[in-house]
Amino acid sequence: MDIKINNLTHRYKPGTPFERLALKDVNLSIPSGSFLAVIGHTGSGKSTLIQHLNGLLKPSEGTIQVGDLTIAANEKKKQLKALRKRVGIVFQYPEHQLFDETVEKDVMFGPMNFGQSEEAARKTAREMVKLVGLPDEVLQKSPFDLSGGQMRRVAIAGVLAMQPEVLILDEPTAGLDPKGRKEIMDLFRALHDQRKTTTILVTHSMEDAAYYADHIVVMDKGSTYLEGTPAEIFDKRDELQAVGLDVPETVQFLLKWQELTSNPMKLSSFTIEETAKAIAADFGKGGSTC
Ligand SMILES: Nc1ncnc2c1ncn2[C@@H]1O[C@H](COP(=O)(O)OP(=O)(O)OP(=O)(O)O)[C@@H](O)[C@H]1O
Repeated sequence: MDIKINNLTHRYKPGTPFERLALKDVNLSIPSGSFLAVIGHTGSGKSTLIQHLNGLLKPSEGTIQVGDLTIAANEKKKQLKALRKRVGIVFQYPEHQLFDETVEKDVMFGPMNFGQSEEAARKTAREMVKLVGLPDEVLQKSPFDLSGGQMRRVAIAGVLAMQPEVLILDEPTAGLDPKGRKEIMDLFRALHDQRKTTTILVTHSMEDAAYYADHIVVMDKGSTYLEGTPAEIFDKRDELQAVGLDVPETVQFLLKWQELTSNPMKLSSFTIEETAKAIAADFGKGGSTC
C-alpha cells in the first residue's frame, strides 16, 4: 500500500502561548513493500510524523494518503478508524499497553474490536503468538507472568493480529538487551520479507537503520533533511554530523564490506562475529580457488 505525505505541517497547541511547530511542509513517498528507517536528532519530528500515519495526530495543513484513503485536517472519525485498521504501530515499551487477564484475550482484543468473531479471533491469536516465536502454553497465562522479552512479543502479536498492511515501529527494541534486540528486529525483517508489509522504523540506532532498512529519511527541525539508501546516507558523514548524528565505525565497516563484495545480505551490528566469520569464509573460499 503506497503512502504519500503531501505538504504536511503540524502545530501542537495551536493558538496558545505554547504553540509549537513540529513538522513543516514535509513531502515523502513511501512505496508499498518498502522498509524505511526514519532517523534524526531528538525533537526532530520523527514521532510526530509517524503518528499522522495511523490517525493519532491530524495534519494542521497538508494530507496523508495511505492507499486510497486520504486524511486531511478535520478528518472524520470513520476515516481515522479505517486508517488504524490498515496501519499498526508498535510503540516504545508496547508491553505497557497489555491489560487482559490472559495472553489469548489480549491478542484477541484488537481483531474482535474490528469485527472478527470470537472463534476467528481465537484462531488469529494462536497464529500470531506462534509467529512471534512464543509457545502455545503462554496463551492461557497472564501476560504479567511473562518475562520482559516475552511480554514485548505478546504486545507485538496484538498489533500483528490486526493484520496491518503498514507496520510502524517506534523504537521497538527500547530497553531490550542486544540478543533480544536482534531477535525482535530479525522478526520484523522476516515479516517484511515474507509478507511484503510496508515497514517504517523510527530509530536512534544507526546500525538498525543501516542493516534492516532499504531506504532512510533523516529528519531535522521538523523537515526531511536527507533521503536515500543506507549506503548513500551514511556516506554523508559531514551532513549527518551537522545535525548531530554520527556514523558508527561498525556501520562504515559493514557498508564497505557489502560494497566490496556486492553482498546484499543484511548484516547486523549484533552479529559482528558472524560477519567476521563470513569474511573469513570468503577469504577461505578465495584461498582455495587461487
Ligand atoms: N504533545 C506535545 N506538545 C507540544 N509539543 C510537542 C508535543 N510532542 C512533541 N512536541 C514537540 O514537537 C517537536 C518534535 O517532537 P517529536 O517527539 O516528534 O520528535 P522526535 O524526533 O520523535 O524526538 P525523540 O527522538 O526524542 O522521540 C519537539 O520540539 C517536541 O518538543
